Amino acid sequence: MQTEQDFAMSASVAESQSTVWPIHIEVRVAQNATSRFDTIRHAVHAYLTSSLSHIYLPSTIQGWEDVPLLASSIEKIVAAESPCPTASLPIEQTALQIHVYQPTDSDAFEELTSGSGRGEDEQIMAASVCELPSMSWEGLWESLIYSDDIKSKLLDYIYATVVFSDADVDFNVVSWNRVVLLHGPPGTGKTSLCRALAQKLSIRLSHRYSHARLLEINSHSLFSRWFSESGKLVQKLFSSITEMVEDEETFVIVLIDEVESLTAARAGAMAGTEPSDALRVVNALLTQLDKLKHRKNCLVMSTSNLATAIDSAFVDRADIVQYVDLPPREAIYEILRGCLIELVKKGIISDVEVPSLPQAQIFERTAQFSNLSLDPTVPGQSPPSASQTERLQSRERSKSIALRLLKLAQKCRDQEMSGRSLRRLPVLAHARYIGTLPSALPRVSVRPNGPTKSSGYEPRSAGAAVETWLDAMERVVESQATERARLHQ
Ligand SMILES: Nc1ncnc2c1ncn2[C@@H]1O[C@H](COP(=O)(O)OP(=O)(O)OP(=O)(O)O)[C@@H](O)[C@H]1O
Repeated sequence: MQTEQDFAMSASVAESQSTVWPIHIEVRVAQNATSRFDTIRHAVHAYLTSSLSHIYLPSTIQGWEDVPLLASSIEKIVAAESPCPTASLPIEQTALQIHVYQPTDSDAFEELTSGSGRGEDEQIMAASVCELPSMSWEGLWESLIYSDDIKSKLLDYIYATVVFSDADVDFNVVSWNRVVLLHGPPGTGKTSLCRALAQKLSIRLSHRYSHARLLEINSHSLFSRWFSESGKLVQKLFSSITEMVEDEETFVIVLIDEVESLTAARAGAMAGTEPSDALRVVNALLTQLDKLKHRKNCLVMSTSNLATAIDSAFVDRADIVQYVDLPPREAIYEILRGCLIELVKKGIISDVEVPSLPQAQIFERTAQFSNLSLDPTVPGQSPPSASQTERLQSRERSKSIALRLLKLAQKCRDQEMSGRSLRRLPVLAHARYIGTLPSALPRVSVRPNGPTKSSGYEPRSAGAAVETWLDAMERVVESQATERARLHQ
């Protein structure tokens, strides 16, 4: 007999089978491509709907290289995250939203200067501006790993504001400020997340905004050495931003890093302990933010290591105040795995399969029960073939790599390492324990027309074994723990 639970489950399966899910497909066009974006979009749609039975989420789509138009124009096709609860979807249950973009090259940064008000010649570098999407921020979004769903939370917030703006919701009744504040310990990826989100938005909103720009404010430079001028500097900077936002075809993301340095002072000033210049800066900033909130094509993102020091009037303006924590063990595993894959790709570590996190977790769960023997000979049965033995050995090796990497991740977690500290471990491990091995000495590669000019390390034809790398990483983490303990003595 079917229980109520069975009915509920079959109803939800039936529902999920009939639902059509929006899937974002991001198509990166090559720098030298000449085809129109519309033509590429149609060709990608035709390819996906005719060649794929399912789409895996998220995934990099392969196989389009055989279609001449796509091969000549495209560098990468990615099926991005989706609200869909399953990891794969039949193609007929997808509503493909194809975003075609061509990133600008990495040097497309420009400086925004602001006069100090003390003569024509004194210009202060108040912000840097970057055209989006930019090659510099490619892959950044995917490389950032958090335990709670911070990334989709931020994307969903932007989509909600777009929906409300489109519906012309009365701002006097329902209002929002287009300000986001990310706070948390140093090196947890706050600035990177802002840049990655800016890049994502420039791709996802490209059908509405033909241009996008990321403007990074240099908070410290806004304090003029001329007493009382800082408030004016903020105003001047924001009038440049307003000019930029005037162009309704451009989406502008303003990033204020270390926002506490701009907004910390008001409470102190009120208490009579801070110079009034700081008070002017906070007031100028708040006034300018209030003006910007009416612009549909603007988003202000701010970061801080010291949220308690931020003026409460600023915090109150933030629609989202998000704490960004140190990475948990699972996120650390993914970060270290990403580092290892990169080193394998570049030939520093010899080719090896690095298990994904779910695979590693399965190995971990089964480790205590499994008695996988490398010699599975059962009396009375013929011995395993060479290929069976090879498969078993390779599985054993993957398991051992996964378990060691998980253990390493736990050690890093125990030491409360930030993402920044984690990303530098491989270079320290190499410098201390691998680079010194005789086989890792720099060498000059010889090509048919003589030695190349290269003076640095060349990727070794057979990189270090992954086990050597794991040894080195474990030793580095150990030595970091000792150093930290000394620091806190
Ligand atoms: N959760 C994470 N996942 C992946 N990489 C991370 C993570 N956190 C930090 N990183 C890496 O650490 C480095 C530093 O990140 P970032 O400068 O964005 O941190 P931050 O929080 O802004 O630091 P600070 O507060 O000191 O300015 C970057 O290379 C980033 O990729």
